[in-house]
Amino acid sequence: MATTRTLDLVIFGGTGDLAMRKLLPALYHLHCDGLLSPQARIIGTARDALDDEGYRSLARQQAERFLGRDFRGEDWQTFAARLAYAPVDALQGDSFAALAEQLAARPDGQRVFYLSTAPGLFSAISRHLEAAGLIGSDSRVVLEKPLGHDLASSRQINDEVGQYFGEEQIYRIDHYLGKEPVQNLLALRFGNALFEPLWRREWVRDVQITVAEQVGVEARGDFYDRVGAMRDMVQNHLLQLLCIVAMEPPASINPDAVRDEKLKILRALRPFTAGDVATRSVRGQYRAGASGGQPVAGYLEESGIAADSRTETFVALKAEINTWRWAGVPFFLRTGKRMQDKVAEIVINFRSVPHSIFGIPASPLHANRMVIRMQPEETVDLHLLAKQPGDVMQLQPVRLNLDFAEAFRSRRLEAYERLLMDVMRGNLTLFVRRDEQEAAWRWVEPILAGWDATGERPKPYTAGTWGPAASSALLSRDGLSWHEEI
Ligand SMILES: NC(=O)C1=CN([C@@H]2O[C@H](COP(=O)(O)OP(=O)(O)OC[C@H]3O[C@@H](n4cnc5c(N)ncnc54)[C@H](OP(=O)(O)O)[C@@H]3O)[C@@H](O)[C@H]2O)C=CC1
Ligand SMILES: O=C1O[C@H](COP(=O)(O)O)[C@@H](O)[C@H](O)[C@H]1O
Repeated sequence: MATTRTLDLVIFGGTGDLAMRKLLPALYHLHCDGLLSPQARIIGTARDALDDEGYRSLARQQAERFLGRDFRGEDWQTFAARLAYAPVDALQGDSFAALAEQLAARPDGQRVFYLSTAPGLFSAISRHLEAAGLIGSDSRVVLEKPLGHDLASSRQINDEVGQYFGEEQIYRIDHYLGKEPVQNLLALRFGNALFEPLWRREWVRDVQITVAEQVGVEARGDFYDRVGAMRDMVQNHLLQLLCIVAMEPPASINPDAVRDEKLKILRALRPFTAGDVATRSVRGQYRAGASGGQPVAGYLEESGIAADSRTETFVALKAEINTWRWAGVPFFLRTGKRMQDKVAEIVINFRSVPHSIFGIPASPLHANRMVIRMQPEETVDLHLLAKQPGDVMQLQPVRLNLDFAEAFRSRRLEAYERLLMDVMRGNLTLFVRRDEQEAAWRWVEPILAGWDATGERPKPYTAGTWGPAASSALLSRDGLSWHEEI
C-alpha cells in the first residue's frame, strides 16, 4: 500500500520579516485549503532561544497582523500544531544539534530547507547541515534573493551551496514568477496563436515594465541601504519579467526548456557601455513628500540610513535585446520606492497602423496596447480603437478587459503559496537556474560600476511622485512616455 511521505520544511530566519509577513501566511493559506499534506511540519529556526510554544505564540501575533481578515482562530490552531522551533546559530556548527534532534524523529521524510536569512549565511548553513548529516539525496534547498552582491559573490555562494546540494535540488526563488498574471502571460503567449505573429519588432514599438511601490524602506533600512533598487528589484524581478515577455517559445513547460529560453534573452541583452550609463539609465533617491495624503520622510531621514547614502531607491533603464525578433525595440524598465501608486505592470505598445483611412494621425496615442497588470489588480487589457455609436464614423479608444478575479472566481494563490507548492512538488520551472542568475548579474554590473565611476549622487525625487524628471526624459528622447494610467 502506498504511504504518504512526511515533509519537514525548515525555515532558517524563521523569526524574520519575510517568514512572518509572507512565508507563514502562505503556508497557513495552503493549510486552510487542504493543500499541505497532513504530515507536513514547519520548523522555524533563528538564534532566539524560543521553544515550540514560544514560536507558535510569536507566529500567531504576527499572523493576526499580516493575515488581517483571513486570520481565523480555529484554523490557526490546527495550523499551529504543525509548527515547531529549533534555536540555531548558522555560524555555529554545534548549534545544529537541536534541529538534528527534531528531524531525527522522521529520518526518511522529505526535507526542504528554506534559507530566509542574509545570503552571507547560505554557505555556512549548507555546510553545517551536511556536517550534521541532515541533507538527503532528495532534500531541497530554497535560496532567497538577492543572491550575493555582485557576480563574484553570487558565484561564490552558488559554488559553496553547490558542494552540498545538486543544481536540481536548488530552488532560487523569485516571487514575481509566482504571480498569477506572470504565468498568465506564458499562457496568453504560448496557449494562443493570436499574439505570436505580432510579438516582434515589426509590430511592437516598445515594452515598458514598471514595478512601483508606495512604501518607503520602512524597517528594512539597514538591509536596503547596502543593496539598493538595482540589486533588490532589477537584477531579479524586472529582468525575469523581461525574459518572460521576450523569450522564444520553449519546446515544453519543462524547467530547463523554459530556463534555456530565458537564459538566451539574458545573454542577448545589449551590454551597457560607460556612455550608455549616462544616456540610458536613471537612478534616483526619494526626498520628503507625501504618500496616501500623509507627509512622509525622505530616504536619508529613514532609520538605518547613512546621512550621505548614495543608495538608489529608483531605477529606470532603456534595455535592448540583440536578436532578430527584438532588435531596435526598447524595453524600458522602471522600479522605485515611495512612488505615486503601487503598480506592477507590463505594457506592450504596438506600432500605429501604416495609414489611417479615418483621417486619424498615425500617432502612438491611437496605437494598440496590451497592459498586463500584476498589481493592484490582476488584469489584462487590450486597448483598441472602435467606432463610437452614432451617425458619423468617429473612432474612440476602448478596452477589452480580462479580469482574472472575475473570470475565475476561485481563490487565487499568492506568489509564495504557488512557489512553496512547487518546491514541495519538486517543480523547478518557476525557479531561477544558476546560469540565468549569473547572466543577470553580468548585465547589471557595468551599470552599477558606471554609477560608481561618475561620483554623482542619485537624482532626488519627491516621495509620492513617479520618480526624477530624468526618467520621463529617458523616453521622451524616443518620442515616448511612460504608461501612467492608474
Ligand atoms: N522581507 C522581505 O520582504 C523580503 C526579503 N527577502 C530576502 O529574504 C531574506 C530574509 O529577509 P528578512 O526576513 O527581511 O530579514 P530579517 O532581518 O527580518 O530576518 C533575518 C532572520 O535571520 C535570522 N538570523 C540572523 N542571523 C542569524 C544567524 N547567525 N543564525 C541563524 N539565524 C540568523 C534572524 O533571527 P535572529 O537574529 O534572532 O537570529 C531572522 O530570523 C533576505 O535574504 C532578504 O533579502 C526577499 C524578498 C523580500
Ligand atoms: O523582493 C522584493 O519585493 C518587494 C515587492 O514585492 P511585491 O510582491 O509586494 O511587489 C519589495 O518591497 C522588496 O523591497 C523586495 O526585496
